[in-house]
Amino acid sequence: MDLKSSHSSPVLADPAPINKLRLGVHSNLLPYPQPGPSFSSGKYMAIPRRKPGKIDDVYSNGWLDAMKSSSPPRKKLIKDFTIEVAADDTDIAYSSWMLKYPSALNSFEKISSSAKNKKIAVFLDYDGTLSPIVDDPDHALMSDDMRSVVRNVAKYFPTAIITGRSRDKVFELVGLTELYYAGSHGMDILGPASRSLSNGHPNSIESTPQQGEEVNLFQPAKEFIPMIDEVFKTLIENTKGIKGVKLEHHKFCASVHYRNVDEKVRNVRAGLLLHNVFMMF
Ligand SMILES: O=P(O)(O)OC[C@H]1O[C@H](O[C@H]2O[C@H](CO)[C@@H](O)[C@H](O)[C@H]2O)[C@H](O)[C@@H](O)[C@@H]1O
Repeated sequence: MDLKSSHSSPVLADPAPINKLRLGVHSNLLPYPQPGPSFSSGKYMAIPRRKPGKIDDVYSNGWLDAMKSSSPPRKKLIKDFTIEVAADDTDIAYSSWMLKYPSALNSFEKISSSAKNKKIAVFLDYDGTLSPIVDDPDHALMSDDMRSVVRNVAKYFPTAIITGRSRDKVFELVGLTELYYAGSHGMDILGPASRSLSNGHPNSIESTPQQGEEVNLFQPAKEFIPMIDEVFKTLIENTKGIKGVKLEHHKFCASVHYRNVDEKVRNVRAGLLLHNVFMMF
């Protein structure tokens, strides 16, 4: 493949160090008021809530299976002794997972030949792609080697990180100013001022010279922030007492971590919890 580093990729134009002001932290996203409609926090409360479901629904609608299959199997450790056990089982499980989700690296030729003469943009996930999967999401760190690979890729192609994490958190972890960052599964996108992300969507902010900020922020689901806050409170209430559960509020979405919950408890409670919270909102 012919690589030219002089691509006109829409990289962030502002060489200034990224800080909280630029990247945005919750309501203090920018130093000026955000355009677009504002929504009273009471508005979404008027939506009638549906009744919580039954455990059978969780199994019949396949949510539990979907949650399981979207996570690669992890190695089990006996924590007290820090000994790896069931390594064979883990390897077998991993191989069969790989059969279902084959690596793109094994099809590199095919991919590169079909990309010929096409504009290429690179979209990268963070967890499990740029960083290893670990038990504590706060410890999912990217290596310096990986960081320099991503920095290099961004010299050739417009490169974005799209993640379920919050945008500010993933920037904190990656720290490269030359990328696009799409947090909350794409509901919170930071891009360069030079390129419109939104086609004039009312929930987008594009800087002007007067405002002096070279950012382009697209938050198409801004009106749901109060609802997500409410969902998060409900999750806190509903997970109280489940040992090992960890919650993360990403502004436009929330995560319930059940990785460290005892498997038996998880099978019964995790699916039901999600089902109930979904049904309420
Ligand atoms: O879209 P992604 O970037 O893949 O984000 C999905 C979730 O990633 C993080 O959780 C995952 O990684 C953790 C750290 O390795 C691991 O402990 C957890 O079990 C994984 O689900 C992140 O913490 C979540 O908020 C994201 O939803």
